[in-house]
Amino acid sequence: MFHLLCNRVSNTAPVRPLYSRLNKTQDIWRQPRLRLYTSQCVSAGKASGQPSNIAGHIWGLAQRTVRQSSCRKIRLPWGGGLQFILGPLVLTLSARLLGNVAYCQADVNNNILLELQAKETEPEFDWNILWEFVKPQLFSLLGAVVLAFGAAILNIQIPLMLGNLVNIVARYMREHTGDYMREMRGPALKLLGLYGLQGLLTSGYIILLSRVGERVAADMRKTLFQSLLRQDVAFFDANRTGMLVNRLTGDIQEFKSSFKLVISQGLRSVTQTVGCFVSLYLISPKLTGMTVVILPCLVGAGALIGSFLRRLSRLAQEQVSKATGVADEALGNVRTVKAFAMEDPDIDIIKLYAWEVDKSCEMNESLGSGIAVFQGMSNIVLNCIVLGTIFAGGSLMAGDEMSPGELMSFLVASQTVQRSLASISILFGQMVRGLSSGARVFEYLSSEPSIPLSGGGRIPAKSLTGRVDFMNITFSYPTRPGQPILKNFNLIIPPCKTVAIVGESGGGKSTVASLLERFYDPSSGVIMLDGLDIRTLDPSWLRGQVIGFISQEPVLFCSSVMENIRFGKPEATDAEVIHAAKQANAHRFITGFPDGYNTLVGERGVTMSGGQKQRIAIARALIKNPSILILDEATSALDAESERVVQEALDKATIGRTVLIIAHRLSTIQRADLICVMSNGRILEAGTHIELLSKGGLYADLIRRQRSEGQK
Ligand SMILES: Nc1ncnc2c1ncn2[C@@H]1O[C@H](COP(=O)(O)OP(=O)(O)OP(=O)(O)O)[C@@H](O)[C@H]1O
Repeated sequence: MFHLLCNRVSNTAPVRPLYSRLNKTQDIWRQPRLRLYTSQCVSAGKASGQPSNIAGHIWGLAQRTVRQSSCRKIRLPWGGGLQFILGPLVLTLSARLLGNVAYCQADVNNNILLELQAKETEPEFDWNILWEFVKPQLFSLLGAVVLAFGAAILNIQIPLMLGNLVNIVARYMREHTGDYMREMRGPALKLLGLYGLQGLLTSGYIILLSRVGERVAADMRKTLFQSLLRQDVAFFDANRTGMLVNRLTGDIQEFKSSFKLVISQGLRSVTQTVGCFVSLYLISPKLTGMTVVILPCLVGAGALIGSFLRRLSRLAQEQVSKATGVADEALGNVRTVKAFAMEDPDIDIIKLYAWEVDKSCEMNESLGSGIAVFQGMSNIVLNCIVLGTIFAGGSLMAGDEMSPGELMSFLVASQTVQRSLASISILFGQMVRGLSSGARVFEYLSSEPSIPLSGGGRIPAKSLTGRVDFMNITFSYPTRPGQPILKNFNLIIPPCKTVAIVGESGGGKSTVASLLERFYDPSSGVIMLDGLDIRTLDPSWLRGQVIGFISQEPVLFCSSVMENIRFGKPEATDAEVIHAAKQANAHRFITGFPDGYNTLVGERGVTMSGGQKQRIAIARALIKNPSILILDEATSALDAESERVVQEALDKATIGRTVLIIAHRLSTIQRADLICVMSNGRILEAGTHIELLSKGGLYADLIRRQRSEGQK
């Protein structure tokens, strides 16, 4: 959704960057939300010599809009001055011409809000995938369907049997002959039996269906989780974690509820509607004729209001999720919140949360009022129908065309039809929502990573020496295809040698490491490992056994120290874990904890110091005895003492391995066999520390700068 807020207030502060953003069409469409002040455009237009009329700017934007988005709804503007309406009108018309949507609205201050809504391409629901999940539960599902069908058939019998009882009572009251109790006992017991059987069938199908629903949902969750973890890194660059987690939770929950409801209620409602209509017709074709005209109109009106209320309810739910999102972000990053003293009620995040909560409260209040009015009206209408049926049925009874029992049966059956039709209309909406939730879940089940985890790639028979060749690599991140990060990058790392990459921030150093780990594939060029193109090797084997990676901020999982180290080699014995911890200088501090290796590290390792976390991460990398070790700024987040202990561990760890070090602090890489200075995706200088210093180039300059910063 994109917002353009055209404001009369002249505010020229961030004019230039805004105008250039406006001109970068590509960027605009990647913005999740864009607010643009017309006055700023105009001033910016003047400042940069561009045409300065508002409509001209909006027209230009409109043209780009309609080319690049597809929209669904159009609402014409209201309020606002003519000149401000002109722009939205142009936009709206052009959007209409090209089948796009623009939403324009002016507020009391004459701000005009243009909302361009890009059509989200909804994934298609794949019935084959559903079938795969349902297949193992087929017997339970068929059982549930049969029981639900049986319960519905019995439900059709009930009005007829009730009518029969009423007829007995009416006859007895009229004639006062025969044994009332004896006459009533048989049909009453039959009805009781029917109620009992119907209750049993209902419990049976609900038990079976909830079992099917829960098992299908659990299988879906497990498969989706596996499938998400299988995706490549580029997938996670493009998709927000919160949204993915929502597919695992909210979407599967919604699908499960719809699945259960549509099968149980849907089957029951359709059977009951058809069956009861037949009963109604058999009881009184005349009264049925009247019902056939009135009922669908009422149900149609009810469905319309119902769909409006459901829309309100969806919007209110979305609003609650927005508020939850704000809270989630703040609570998830509580340390940053505390560090910036953001607990103050006047701070933006608290105000934002309060604003979102107030908005959701308002929406829920409107929804509550809507539901209350709807239910009140429904009660009146339904009671009027009963009254009308008694009125019309009474006149038929007076003409001896209907017995009191038949009227009773008719009333009960017509109420059943009303309830069933109403539930079908609700179920239809539920089914649509369930299908779209299911489609969102299935979308990722069937999406294949462009770099598969394993399979296809080979695992060399002989052990590797660890020689790495980057040959003429050009690379752009998939989320920014137009921005090459590495350009004809060449680097040879001989076996068991240490190569360090240094240089300006954003120069592409970590990108080199990501390519070696095969998190991404280069756009062109080849990375060779012992003379083999890494694209031909099994990626899981490459990451799991060949390359060890230690980053600046190691992530530990919320389990014991032992399990965290074993994460590097799941089949490792306790002795191997302890050996790796000793190599990483971690054994002493781990055994110092009261619970030793069973100490829990807390969420993301919060109960460990930076240096301790780093040494556990080193042990985790060493336990798999990798031929290649990548150290991405491994000591830069540590204080001097921790750095000394960790560096000692690293010095031991690097012996006999090929090592790629990415470093900011040049003091840590002076003993490297080769130091490469990188800038803007290219290596500009390479040599040993001594060679580069004597050359007096970029490296010498960096060293000089770091020394003078250190002295300050
Ligand atoms: N996942 C990503 N998607 C898109 N662009 C990215 C991604 N990761 C990094 N970049 C961009 O690639 C460029 C190089 O980033 P990289 O992390 O390789 O630099 P670096 O030299 O390691 O920087 P630093 O020293 O600050 O860590 C930067 O412009 C960065 O914005």
